[in-house]
Amino acid sequence: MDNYDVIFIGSGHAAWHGAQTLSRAGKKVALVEENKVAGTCTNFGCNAKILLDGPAELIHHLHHYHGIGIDETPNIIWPELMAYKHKVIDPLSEGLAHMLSVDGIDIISGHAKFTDVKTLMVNDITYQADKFVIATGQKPAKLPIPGNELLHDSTDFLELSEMPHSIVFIGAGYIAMEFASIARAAGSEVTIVEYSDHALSGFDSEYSQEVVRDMINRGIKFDFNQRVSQVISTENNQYILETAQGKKYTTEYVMDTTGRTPNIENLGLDAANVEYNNHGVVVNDYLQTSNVNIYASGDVIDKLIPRLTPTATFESNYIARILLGDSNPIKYPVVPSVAFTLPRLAQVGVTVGMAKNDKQLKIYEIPYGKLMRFQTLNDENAKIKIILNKDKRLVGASIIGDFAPEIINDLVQVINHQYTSEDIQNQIFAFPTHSGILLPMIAQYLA
Ligand SMILES: Cc1cc2nc3c(=O)[nH]c(=O)nc-3n(C[C@H](O)[C@H](O)[C@H](O)COP(=O)(O)OP(=O)(O)OC[C@H]3O[C@@H](n4cnc5c(N)ncnc54)[C@H](O)[C@@H]3O)c2cc1C
Ligand SMILES: NC(=O)c1ccc[n+]([C@@H]2O[C@H](COP(=O)([O-])OP(=O)(O)OC[C@H]3O[C@@H](n4cnc5c(N)ncnc54)[C@H](O)[C@@H]3O)[C@@H](O)[C@H]2O)c1
Repeated sequence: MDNYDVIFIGSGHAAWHGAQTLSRAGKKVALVEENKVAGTCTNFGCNAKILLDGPAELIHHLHHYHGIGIDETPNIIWPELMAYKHKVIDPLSEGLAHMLSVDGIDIISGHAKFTDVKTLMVNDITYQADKFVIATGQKPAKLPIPGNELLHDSTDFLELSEMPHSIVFIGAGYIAMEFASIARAAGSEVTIVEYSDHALSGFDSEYSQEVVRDMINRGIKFDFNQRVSQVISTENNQYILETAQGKKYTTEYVMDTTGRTPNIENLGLDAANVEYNNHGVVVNDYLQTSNVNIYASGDVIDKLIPRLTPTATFESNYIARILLGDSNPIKYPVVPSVAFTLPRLAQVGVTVGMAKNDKQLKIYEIPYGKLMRFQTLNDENAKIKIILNKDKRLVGASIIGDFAPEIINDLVQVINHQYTSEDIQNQIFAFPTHSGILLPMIAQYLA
């Protein structure tokens, strides 16, 4: 039986950052991975998605210049783009595995399962460790409806060798809204069927409605308040979706984008005395489970903060510090969220919805796209809502606009360091740039 100081189950961002720190500090560390090393974000999520989104984003920018300098927009050649995706993304897993082995970390391939409170079994071999970290992430949810075996998930989409002529997305969350934008730009007829009355529920409702309007203008169809009840296949390789409300859609491809569920099945959590529920593994303020020697990190945790790559990385780094002797409970800074739709949505800190119910907080809107058309690639509808507390410090922001993902990171700093107007005015920013213009504008509202 092999013995380690720490074994991580999973090899995504929730695992490998902490594993590296621990190994470099002299600990004997292993990662167990049943799929590709590096996890969802690298292989089947963020990286592949943003690569495939690149040409769609470019075409979106070009559209702003139709009739004022640009005549035709180019077409996406999907098979070429997919070949490029494979060239760039496929080697990343092996690259990370190599980097980890250079650091002295053992990678154990196979499905890990606890057999008791201190033993893990992988491929019939048992391993023990002083501490374990469960970092098994999530997997796509499967709608419990007849015909669900015909539905595709985000991993399938990111492997599509040809773009289907038509796609129906079930759900209007992150994945549907981002992938629908890509699919439409690549020429597919896209419909989004959602059972609530709105898209992207975590974001400012006014701004997410604007994104929906923009997507409708680009030819994407939306149907809200529809619960898909079954999917059947036809003889000519088409699919028919039916909703409980009586609507029918015929399409070439169907995506189930109704959320993700934690990978907690067949992990032996009961044998290990680890408490869990439908939302994931239960942890305390030290990311420790009900078994004091077992921690959990990343998407698999039952948590309220967003399940994102940066939060998984933060938790992994935190656990490494704890295992090296730190004794402080985890303290999350504000977490930015971005929907890579076209246009983009971003938000950080207190939301507009929360601010509307708190008399101490004030919301100001700056239509910066109109004020700086020379700089925003003519994205004239770009806007920001800033939320200030009673001391006139920034506590939250929501942005709609093509450059929202970059701008939001600057605002993370303004919030975390509680910048005053003077703190911003005492700095020199490059010009003409988004932050260089927007930060001084925001400074005018601060104390
Ligand atoms: C399509 C898509 C797009 C996304 N885009 C973004 C984005 O733009 N920005 C962002 O911040 N986040 C994004 N996310 C979310 C992000 O990918 C996750 O938050 C992040 O990957 C979580 O990391 P993790 O290490 O907790 O889990 P994962 O990366 O899922 O890693 C868990 C690993 O554990 C392995 N595993 C599971 N069970 C076992 C077992 N029993 N034994 C051995 N191995 C096991 C899995 O194979 C997997 O490799 C996206 C997600 C998806 C699906
Ligand atoms: N940019 C990013 O950071 C990013 C991108 C992609 C994914 N992610 C991560 O992946 C997670 C999963 O993304 P997702 O888009 O699958 O889930 P989601 O939770 O964002 O959205 C799911 C949507 O499906 C709808 N829905 C649920 N059941 C339905 C039904 N029966 N019929 C019709 N609609 C239904 C929900 O109302 C919701 O709007 C996200 O929560 C996030 O953590 C993040």
